[in-house]
Amino acid sequence: MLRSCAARLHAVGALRGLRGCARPWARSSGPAPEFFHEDHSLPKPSWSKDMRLLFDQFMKKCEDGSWIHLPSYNYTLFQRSQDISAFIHAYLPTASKLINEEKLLQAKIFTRNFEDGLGFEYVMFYNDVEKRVVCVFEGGPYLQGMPGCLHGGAIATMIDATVGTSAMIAEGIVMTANLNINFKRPVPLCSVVLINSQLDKIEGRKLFISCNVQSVDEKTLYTEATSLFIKLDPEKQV
Ligand SMILES: CCCCCCCCCCCCCC(=O)SCCNC(=O)CCNC(=O)[C@H](O)C(C)(C)COP(=O)(O)OP(=O)(O)OC[C@H]1O[C@@H](n2cnc3c(N)ncnc32)[C@H](O)[C@@H]1OP(=O)(O)O
Repeated sequence: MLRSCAARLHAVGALRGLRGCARPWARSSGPAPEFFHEDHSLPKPSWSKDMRLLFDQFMKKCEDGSWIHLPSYNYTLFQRSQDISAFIHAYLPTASKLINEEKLLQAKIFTRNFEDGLGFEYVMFYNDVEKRVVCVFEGGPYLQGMPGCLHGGAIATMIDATVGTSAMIAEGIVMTANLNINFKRPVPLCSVVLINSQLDKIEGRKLFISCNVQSVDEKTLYTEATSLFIKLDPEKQV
């Protein structure tokens, strides 16, 4: 029980960017802003039967604490300009010179801004013992590439989001340095797939995470990927 609570806090803390760093950006005082609103990883009427079925199966696995359902919001980490500004100055000082801070207040997570059922529908689960994140993903009709198929960029995006979540849970503030993808079979548009990621090793600031995309019956391997994430070092001028 203790382990499952610790793992939950660990996972949610990492997703909020609060773990594994000294939070040098959090200089402002006053009450914490309400930046987490609707959890988009909960069932919606637009979800397909397959998506709902897999959600229920994973929620069942969460009952003994071995898996954790990861909430997901459409906002960026901060909704207060001085917090965003302090974060960027601490971690991305070079980029900060080119960023329009006013526009940043409108920033939203790329994968969470289509109308329900048209774009990225997904939910992620985390297993702390196995260091795995599984994403149940259904790419809607607005993500078409070749006729009837999911766009490769949409697949890459969801792979990045899944391995990125795994990296954030492990080490906090990270960025993708390398993402290598082999597209082996086309993913049918509007089908549900499983994105399985595995944290393979951590070497200093480097996290190596592999990933595959499979059909729900696990008979078709659509995609394989390897990735490298780097934990950001506020002492370095990136
Ligand atoms: C609730 C809200 C939460 C929402 C969250 C939802 C989660 C969604 C998650 C979404 C996720 C989306 C995520 C996104 O979209 S991240 C966006 C895409 N990524 C970027 O823009 C990153 C751009 N690159 C950089 O900024 C820098 O290069 C970084 C920061 C990555 C490293 O620069 P830094 O100056 O810090 O490091 P270093 O140069 O000292 O290198 C350190 C070590 O690493 C090795 N190395 C470096 N690069 C590579 C490479 N390409 N291949 C192989 N190795 C490489 C290097 O040799 C060295 O090794 P060693 O000599 O020590 O052995």
